[in-house]
Amino acid sequence: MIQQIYPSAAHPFRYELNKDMQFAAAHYVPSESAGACSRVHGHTYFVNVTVAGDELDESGFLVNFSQIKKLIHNRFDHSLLNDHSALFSDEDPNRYPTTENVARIIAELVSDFLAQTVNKPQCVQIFLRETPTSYVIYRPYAAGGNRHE
Ligand SMILES: Nc1nc2c(c(=O)[nH]1)N=C([C@H](O)[C@H](O)COP(=O)(O)OP(=O)(O)OP(=O)(O)O)CN2
Ligand SMILES: [Zn+2]
Repeated sequence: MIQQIYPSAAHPFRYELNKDMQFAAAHYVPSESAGACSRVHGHTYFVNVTVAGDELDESGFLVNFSQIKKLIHNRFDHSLLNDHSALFSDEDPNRYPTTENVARIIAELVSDFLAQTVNKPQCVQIFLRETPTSYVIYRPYAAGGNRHE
């Protein structure tokens, strides 16, 4: 489906898994300075989720690829991102559905899911492409290992 080499995330783990997926969604950026983006419009978002860890689960997986897809694709596909009121808000620029914020929120959703697994791998990078010419990379951990939340 998607065949692209992504910038790599630095991490100390033995295993690294990458899951590509896409979802179709509409959004608007509720800011006058966003120009045309303040009007409702749609994208086919391309996502690459990077998960890393040292331990595998009872299936020999870091995490099941399909679980990662279900978590993100099933939630956002064919939706208006702004309608996800638990995640996005018109009142807070850090909760507008910009590429930056969507990438961070995907990282948070994946991290929350992984924290509940037995082997507890970590989400180390989200690559989110909004248009053929625009993408954002979000890395939950700084180079020194500090997580930004
Ligand atoms: N830093 C950000 N800038 C912009 C965002 C964003 O999320 N973060 N979003 C938009 C718009 O939503 C738009 O969908 C994407 O903008 P843009 O890349 O300009 O889209 P084009 O397809 O028109 O790009 P061209 O390369 O000019 O064809 C805007 N900015
Ligand atoms: Zn847009």
